[in-house]
Amino acid sequence: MAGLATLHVVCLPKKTERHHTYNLIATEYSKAIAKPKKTWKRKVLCILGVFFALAIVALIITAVMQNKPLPKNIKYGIVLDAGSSHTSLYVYNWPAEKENDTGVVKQVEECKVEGNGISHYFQEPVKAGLSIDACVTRAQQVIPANQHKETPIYLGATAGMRLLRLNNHTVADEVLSSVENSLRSSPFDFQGARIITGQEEGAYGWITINYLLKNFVEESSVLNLLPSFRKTETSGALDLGGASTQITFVSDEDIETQENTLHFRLYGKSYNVYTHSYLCYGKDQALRLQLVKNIVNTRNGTMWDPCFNPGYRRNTSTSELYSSPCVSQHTRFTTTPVNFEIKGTGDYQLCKANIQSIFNVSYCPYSQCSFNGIFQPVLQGKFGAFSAFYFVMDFLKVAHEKATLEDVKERVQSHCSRPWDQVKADFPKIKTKYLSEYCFSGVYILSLLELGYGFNADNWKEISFLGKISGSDAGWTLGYMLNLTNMIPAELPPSPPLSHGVYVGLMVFFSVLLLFIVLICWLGFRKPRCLQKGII
Ligand SMILES: O=P(O)(O)OP(=O)(O)OP(=O)(O)OC[C@H]1O[C@@H](n2cnc3c(O)ncnc32)[C@H](O)[C@@H]1O
Ligand SMILES: [Ca+2]
Repeated sequence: MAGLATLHVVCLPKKTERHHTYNLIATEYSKAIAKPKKTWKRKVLCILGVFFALAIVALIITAVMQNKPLPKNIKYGIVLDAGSSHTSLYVYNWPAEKENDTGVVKQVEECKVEGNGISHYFQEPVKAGLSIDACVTRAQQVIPANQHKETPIYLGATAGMRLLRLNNHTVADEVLSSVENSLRSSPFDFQGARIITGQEEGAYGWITINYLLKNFVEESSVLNLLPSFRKTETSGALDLGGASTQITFVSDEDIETQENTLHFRLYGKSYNVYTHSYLCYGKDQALRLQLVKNIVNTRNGTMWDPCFNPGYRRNTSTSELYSSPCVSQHTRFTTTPVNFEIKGTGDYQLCKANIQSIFNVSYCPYSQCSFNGIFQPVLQGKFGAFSAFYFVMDFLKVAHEKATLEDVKERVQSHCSRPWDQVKADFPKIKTKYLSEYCFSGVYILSLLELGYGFNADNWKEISFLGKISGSDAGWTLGYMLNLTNMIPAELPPSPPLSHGVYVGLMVFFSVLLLFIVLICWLGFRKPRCLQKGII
């Protein structure tokens, strides 16, 4: 009782009045201590206050504990991208209980297979299977052993194998059987090895980047309950491989060709998507087409090529050049194999002219075309450009948003004119094949995007060059796995309107607010003792 009584506030008089009132205060104070009145009321109020504070603390603890995310049960999946130039194995993982959410699947490992793509093993198909073994072993180290059996493993082969199949169907099947045998003998759950179509390649690339950019469903937030706040824009996908290139984007226009049309229903929304895959217009096959065009510039065993840096030289042969189905019979300059040396001249304008000659823009059987008589609707929205689009722009240091089309042209032109010895000295660690081709690739990318697809100085800013998105490579593999494991639902799964973080945050905020209001009320309604006693 004495303890409670001593808590009373004593109002001090103003400085000038102090000497008149000191005795009075002393008297009142001693009275207050000596005879506390109505202390039972204050006691009850205080006990209630303590209970109230405890209740709020309990409320916060309950909110945090009860709504705590469950311990994660991690699932794994493996996809091998058997590209024309190389094979990569990707390991993905995701929390099992969230598998229908967007953006939860993450790439945890990329293993690059030593050597060339599987189609290069056409003379010894058995070696194709052996080539991927080291990466499959790597996946066994990354994924916990008790989950190997339930981890699906897929292999998708792209344009290199499409070309091999065009050349020799039987050999292509043998190469596929070889990689299939290798994957079957792994401890993982083998789900198939097949050549995917260009249409699938474009579609899965588009799904991958939009999934990783979280463009399909917005993070749950109170604002998303209002339709005007829901992000609906997707990003188009531009993929430049070694043997084919894909363009895929949502179009509001009528898509005039069935083979270029895709309809998706993802997370409760419908998408009308245009896609096209240009076989032979990947970077390596396009270089081959350029060399074939340039063969007329061969004198005394030397081909002077404007798309290589001055001083660059490399030996090759007509049989090597003509070994692809991309080089049609009638464009063959000679049938007898001839060895010759390529020597670079680094002439941007001549290189551009050579490259532009491989795009036929004079013929279009539809209302509008890209090139080679292929229908393409008007470009729409933003685009993510990956694979060689990114490798090349990143090397030329123009992959950032601020670079204009003019900046890129200047950078490519200046790179092409640099002597090969200087280029080599500046980048000793980059593979000679990649380094020697940046001039050609830069000019080719500009021609493909400008002359081929119709980008210009205005809409260039809509293109983002993407290597990885949130740690996962931009490419078709993730979209492929998401589709085959049914991880993208057609309809939006029911979920609480607020995420765990937002929920706990709001609980804490309102509890503290409530506590604050009660405190203010208590302080406001409580009469200071000095007033009760009429001191001032
Ligand atoms: O899709 P397909 O056509 O089957 O081919 P791919 O899958 O093998 O093609 P990539 O995207 O891996 O590579 C595209 C091209 O970029 C080249 N490339 C790969 N890595 C590179 C790098 O770091 N710098 C420059 N070029 C690179 C590669 O040799 C190819 O010519
Ligand atoms: Ca590829």
